[in-house]
Amino acid sequence: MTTTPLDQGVGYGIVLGLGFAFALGMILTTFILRRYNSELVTSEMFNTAGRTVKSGLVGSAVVSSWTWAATLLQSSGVCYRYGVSGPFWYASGATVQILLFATLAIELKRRAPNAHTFLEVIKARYGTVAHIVFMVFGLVTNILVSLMLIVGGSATVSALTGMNTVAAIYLLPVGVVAYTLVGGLKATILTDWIHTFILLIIIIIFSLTAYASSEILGSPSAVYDRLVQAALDHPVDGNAHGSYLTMRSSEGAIFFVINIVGNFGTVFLDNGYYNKAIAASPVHALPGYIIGGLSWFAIPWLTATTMGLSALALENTPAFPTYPDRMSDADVSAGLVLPYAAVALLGRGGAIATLLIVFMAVTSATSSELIAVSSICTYDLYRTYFKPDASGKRLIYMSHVIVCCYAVFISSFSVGLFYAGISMGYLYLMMGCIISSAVIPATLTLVWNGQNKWAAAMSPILGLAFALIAWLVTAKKQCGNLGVDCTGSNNPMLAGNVVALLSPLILIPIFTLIFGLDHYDWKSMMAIRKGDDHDLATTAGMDLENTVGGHEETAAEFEAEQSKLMRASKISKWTTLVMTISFLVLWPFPMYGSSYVFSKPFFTGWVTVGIIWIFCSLGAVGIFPVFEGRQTLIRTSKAIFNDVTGKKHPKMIHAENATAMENENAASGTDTPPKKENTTQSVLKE
Ligand SMILES: NC(N)=O
Repeated sequence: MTTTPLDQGVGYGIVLGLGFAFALGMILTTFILRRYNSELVTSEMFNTAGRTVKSGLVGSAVVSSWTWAATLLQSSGVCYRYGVSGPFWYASGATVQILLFATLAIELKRRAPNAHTFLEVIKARYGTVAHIVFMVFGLVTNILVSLMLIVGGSATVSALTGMNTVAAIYLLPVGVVAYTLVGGLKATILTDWIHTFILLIIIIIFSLTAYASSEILGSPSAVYDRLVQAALDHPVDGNAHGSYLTMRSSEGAIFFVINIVGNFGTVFLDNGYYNKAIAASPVHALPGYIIGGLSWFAIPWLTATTMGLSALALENTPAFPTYPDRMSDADVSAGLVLPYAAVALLGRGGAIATLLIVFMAVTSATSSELIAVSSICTYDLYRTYFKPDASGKRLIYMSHVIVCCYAVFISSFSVGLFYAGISMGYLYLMMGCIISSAVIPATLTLVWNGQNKWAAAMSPILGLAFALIAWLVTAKKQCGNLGVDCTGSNNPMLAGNVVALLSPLILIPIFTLIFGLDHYDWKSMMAIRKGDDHDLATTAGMDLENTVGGHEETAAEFEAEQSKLMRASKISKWTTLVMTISFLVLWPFPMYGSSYVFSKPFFTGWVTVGIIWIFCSLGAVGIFPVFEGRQTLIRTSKAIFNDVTGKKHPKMIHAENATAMENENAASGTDTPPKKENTTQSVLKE
């Protein structure tokens, strides 16, 4: 793009202006939550949101932290390369991990109810060596995801506004650091909701423009005709009849496998997802993750089916930024398909909308990564190895320092990658090679008492070594060199990813044969303790028992919680397995095997399902959280009114809150799903 559709000023305005607007909004929200809702930002609150978040907000938090720059940009890129199959491979190959993680989330809450991070659980079970190994894999996961966010986001901002890429790299995290520092995990969960809402609205605008109102496109039929022409002009190698309108795509299928492997790593090893499971109240973790996973599916699927196909349909029109050429491979890999399609579809408005969604995706996911890294470094590194008796105040201070240092580190690393020519697309394909050897050992830690500490600690390291060998040897054999183009191509990435994920299936039995079966009794995980926040509560003049998340659980409450989680555990295994098989096998493979090329009515139906699905997502993670939190919203609004008009002092409000929150917790259901009698009770209470 020689001239950019927007001025640099718009770029700075969105990156800095919106960042600070969110930061100010968060300062206000934190003030309101503390003054009217008894929510003090203690160390427990900063890192676990008080373990009281309900399913709608858990769902929107999952959607927003799982919606990366790549979710929008890379998915549109694979659509541009492979046609309609690309968005499906991207979406299904990254949805199932969230669904399956619901099962792991329940196991974590059941077996280690007071944990702050997954790594604490590893330490409690296996000791120091495995703890350090998983800490490194966890941090590398956070680093890879953060790099992808900043590298992909800055490329888009720069392509659309002409803003200097290095400036974009350093400025994108500024606002998010500010609001994360102010509010911790609760802040990120609340802003996640706002981000998700705006993002879904913009995706709906894009899809309705392309398939209903655009003058050049404007209907599935017009898009279909142009895709048929595109396949005649430049047929896709490895697709049935060279068509863009088929699920039979051999390169697409390779991407599918790489995508599945990498995303297992970035969910199962990203402490951010365990954070959200920990933040959820016991009854809300399973529905939260299922709502989140199912809602998220539509985001890459419909975004890419709209923008990737629009790019293919519009690239031979003068409105397309690269006209009369097709996009270069480097631009596709940098994530520029969506921005260019948006400019061709909607002009300046499309460019602004793209900046907004990319900004939303980058900041909300970055915020989740910041909290994840801060909780690992605070609890797993600092409190475990340097200051076991650290007070709540000290832990908060450390969390803040880490958030700032990590942001500077990621920005500087991203600048290095930018100059080395490593794009978001390259990182996306590579992530599984680097991290996924730890997925199976991590999962078995929570679901199998037989895995010994050597199997847990050594299989990720050896698996990583084997994956790197497989990746680089395949690249060398394929191209004779180890340049970025070759190592970033599908076959070497496929070899590295598959070896990384599956090698523990051989390594763990070998370590079990050598060192014997473990007979773990699950007790040390249960013994993990909460942080001591009495000093913070005393300083704030509040009773810790009366703050959200500060309540000390009684034995009876603990027993009740365990029985709910046991029930959720049984339900989650079957539900998530059936959904996974549906997304990975039942839906795509009959279409792949039959080499079906979409007819026009079928394509129209395909797009229509996508649009209906995104509206359901808007209902589930955009509107449902407001409905679910209506009592808190009403209570808080009344409290603000009473305070502002001088009718009631916040001290009186705090006392009333304690009773109101007890009632709300009881009414929000006590089982997953609520048992019949409890449902009746909650209805009676309401
Ligand atoms: N979160 C992903 N894989 O888009």
